[in-house]
Amino acid sequence: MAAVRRIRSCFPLLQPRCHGATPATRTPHHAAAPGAFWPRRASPLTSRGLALSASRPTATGDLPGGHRTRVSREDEAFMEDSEVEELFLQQTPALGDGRHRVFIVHPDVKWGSRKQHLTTAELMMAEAVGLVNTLDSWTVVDTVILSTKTPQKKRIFGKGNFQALTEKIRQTAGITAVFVNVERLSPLSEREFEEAWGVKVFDRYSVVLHIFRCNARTKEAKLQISLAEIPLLRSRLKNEIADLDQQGGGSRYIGGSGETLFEVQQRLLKERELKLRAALERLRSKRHLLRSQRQHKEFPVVSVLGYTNCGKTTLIRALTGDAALQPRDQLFATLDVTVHAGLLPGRVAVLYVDTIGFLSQLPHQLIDSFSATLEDIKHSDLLLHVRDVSHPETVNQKVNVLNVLKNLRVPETLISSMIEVHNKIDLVDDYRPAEANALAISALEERGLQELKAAVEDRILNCTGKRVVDLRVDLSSPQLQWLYKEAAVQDVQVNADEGSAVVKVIISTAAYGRYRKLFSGG
Ligand SMILES: Nc1nc2c(ncn2[C@@H]2O[C@H](COP(=O)(O)OP(=O)(O)OP(=O)(O)O)[C@@H](O)[C@H]2O)c(=O)[nH]1
Ligand SMILES: [Mg+2]
Repeated sequence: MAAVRRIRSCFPLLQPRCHGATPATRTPHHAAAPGAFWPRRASPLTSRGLALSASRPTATGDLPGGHRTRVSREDEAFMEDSEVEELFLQQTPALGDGRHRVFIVHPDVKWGSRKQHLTTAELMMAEAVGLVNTLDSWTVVDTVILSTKTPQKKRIFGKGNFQALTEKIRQTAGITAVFVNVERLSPLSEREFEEAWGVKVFDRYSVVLHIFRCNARTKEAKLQISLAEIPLLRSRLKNEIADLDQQGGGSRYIGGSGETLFEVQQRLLKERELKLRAALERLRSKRHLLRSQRQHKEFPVVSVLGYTNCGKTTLIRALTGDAALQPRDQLFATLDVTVHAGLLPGRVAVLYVDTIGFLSQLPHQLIDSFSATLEDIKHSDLLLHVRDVSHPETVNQKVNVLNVLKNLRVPETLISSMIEVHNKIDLVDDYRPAEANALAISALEERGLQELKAAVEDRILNCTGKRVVDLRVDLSSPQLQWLYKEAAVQDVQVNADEGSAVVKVIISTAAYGRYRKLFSGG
């Protein structure tokens, strides 16, 4: 019984309920962590970085003709909202009561496949600090970079290093957690470290998941996070059972079920995982929003993507004037894919899709839990790749984003027509893009936006098969009215004497065909 009580206290599956992290207000991380992000190696696991998105798209915005789009949130219950909410709260991984004073250790791999080639240990540490500072109830107490020459072996640190590190951690007053800046710790290492250091131990996976957890708002985000937490729960289960085994309890059969406690918990986890996957699948099968919007209304879709905190949301707000968008100086502020309507100079209406930011070096389970929602990117007409050019790791961030897109198998035509947008130029003196085709802007100060809109329009016309034509219309016929309805009228030159006008329009090939059939007998 003691054994069962103990596992209940640590492991949530059999618990009736415990409280999850409450959404936090965050402090700016960028100032605290200059040079936050780093480049990644190109292994399939990490080079994908993170491109996560977490909810069904919703669309708001004003469109020509006074239409205001708002995509209905139709019933998506497979798991009831309340059930998802309860599971989300109940499943909170053991990150403590939400407050942490963190000691960060960065293992600096000197050689082997895990060596980081495009960055420095200091920048990688800066990103780790940035991640912790994103959580407003977490503070960094101290940091240490330790060289390690044994990356392939089970142990992350050599014996001497580990002893010195353990001494330092134990001597540092008031810490409640150690963040080992690796993608994922094995259950064994986690257990060994926690025993040696006497505090909670986190890896990148658990820290990033915690950030997501704090930012999750929608049902889909919560389901995806709950799914991504399953591997963490599995690791913890292994450690709990190892503890119990030491006391002679974990492998005993319980009740008359013929299952050990470990097996029961494993089964419950598997069942939960399947249920979460099924619920997510159901949500996703209903997610045809972008596609149907585009197909039915012919609004071109422009997906705005880039590394986390580069200014995607700020840019879309500036382009559309949608005040509902809330840019924030924090990592993963946007966890929900949203769609916002905007007008281009030629009065072409487009839908801008705000996406979750990318981050590299995250374990594949985390990416897999979320990446299906990025499928929408592939169905865009145009991609805008926003870069924070004031960031010291901007080049590596670009490499990372391109790797993500490659791994997502985004069509080559979309990649080649992608516009690279160099943002935050207000923070760089006399900024000039090194890339010939890049556009320099400041989303915050609304600089360079007209050029950007013109470039977007240009590409959209190209890729959607629209054309700009001058048409002579008879003002006594419904031609002009028809054009206003079916095309984007840019200019009208009236010839009152002749009762006609020359109208400049942007028109799709299909609409042009209909026009000719209706009015030119063609
Ligand atoms: N100085 C400056 N700051 C900017 C600019 N654009 C965005 N920011 C700031 O950068 C921070 C992040 O902006 P967001 O628009 O939330 O960035 P994001 O890419 O949507 O971030 P995530 O959703 O977290 O991936 C905010 O504090 C913005 O005010 C810019 O042009 N200049
Ligand atoms: Mg955002």
